[in-house]
Amino acid sequence: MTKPKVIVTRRVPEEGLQILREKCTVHVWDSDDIMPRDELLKRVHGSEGLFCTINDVIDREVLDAAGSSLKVIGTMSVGNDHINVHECKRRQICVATTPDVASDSAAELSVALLLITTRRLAEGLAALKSGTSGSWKPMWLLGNVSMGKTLGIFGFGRVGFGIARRMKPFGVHKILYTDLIDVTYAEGIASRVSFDELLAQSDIICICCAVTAQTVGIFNKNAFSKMKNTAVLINTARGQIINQEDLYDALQNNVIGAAGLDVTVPEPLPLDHPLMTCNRCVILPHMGTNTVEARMAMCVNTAKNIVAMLD
Ligand SMILES: O=CC(=O)O
Repeated sequence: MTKPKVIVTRRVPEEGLQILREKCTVHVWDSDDIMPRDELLKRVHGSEGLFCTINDVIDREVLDAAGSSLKVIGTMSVGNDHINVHECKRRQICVATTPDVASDSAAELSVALLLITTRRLAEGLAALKSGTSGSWKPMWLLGNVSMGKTLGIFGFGRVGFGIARRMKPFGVHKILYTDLIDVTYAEGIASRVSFDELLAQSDIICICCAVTAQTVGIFNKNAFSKMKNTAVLINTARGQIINQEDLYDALQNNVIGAAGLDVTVPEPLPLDHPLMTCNRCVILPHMGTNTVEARMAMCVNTAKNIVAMLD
C-alpha cells in the first residue's frame, strides 16, 4: 500500500518527522524561512496531510491546489487564525492545533514581558549598551512594582490562567478577567468583570484571547480612553487585537502608561514603524512559545495528530 503524502512547510525537530516517516511519505521544506507561496501551491498537490506553521496562510487557494486528497492539516501552533477553518470543515478536512503543550511557555513569556515593561528593563539595557546609562541616579527609569496592583486578563484560557497563577506570588492585590463565560478554574484566583470594568480598574492588562471577529481591534482609542493613564498593556496573543495607530497615539499622549507587545501587524514590525520609536513600548519578535520544551512537544503532537487522523 502506498504511504500517504505529507508536506511539512518548515524545518522542524527530527523527532516529529520520525513519527510521520513511519506511516507517511514526507516532503520537508528544509529551511528556517517560510516556504514560498508558489512552492506551497505546487507541492501540496495530491497530499493527504499538511504540517504547517502560523506563517503559512492556508486559504481556499491552497486547499484547491491540494485537491480532494487532503484529509488533515496539523498546525504546529496554538492559534489557527492562519487557516480557513470554515472552508476546511466544509471540505471535511480535519484541522489540529497544539494548545496544551505551549501554555506554560506562553504564560511565562507573558510574565517576563510584563516585568520588562513595568520595570523599564528594555530602556535600561539599551542605555547600558549605547553607553548612555551613566552612574546610578535616584530618579532615572523608575518603573512600577506589581505588589498591590490590579491585574486584568482579557481572555481567561490556558495562558490567562497561567499568568494569573504566576503573578499571584508577586503580591498583586486583585486579578480580574473578561471572557465570554464564567470559567470555573478562575474560582479563588480571579473575578469576572465586564470589559469596561477591566479597562477602568486594571493597572496591568494582559491580552490572551483568540483573534476573532469580536476581538479584532477591540483595544482601540475608545478602550484606551477608559484605561488608567498609568496602565500597562501586554499583548502576547495576536497583533490584530490592538489598533496600533491608536496605541501609538495613546502612548504619545500619555493616555496609557506603557505597552509590551510580543505580537504585531505585520511581523516583524518594520524598523521605521512609529511604535518602534516609542520608549514606553517594548516589542519582541513573537517569542511566546520559543522554548525547547514547547517546540519539541508542539512538533511531536502535530505529527501524532496527522498520523492519528490519517489512520
Ligand atoms: O503564536 C503562536 C501560536 O499560535 O502557537
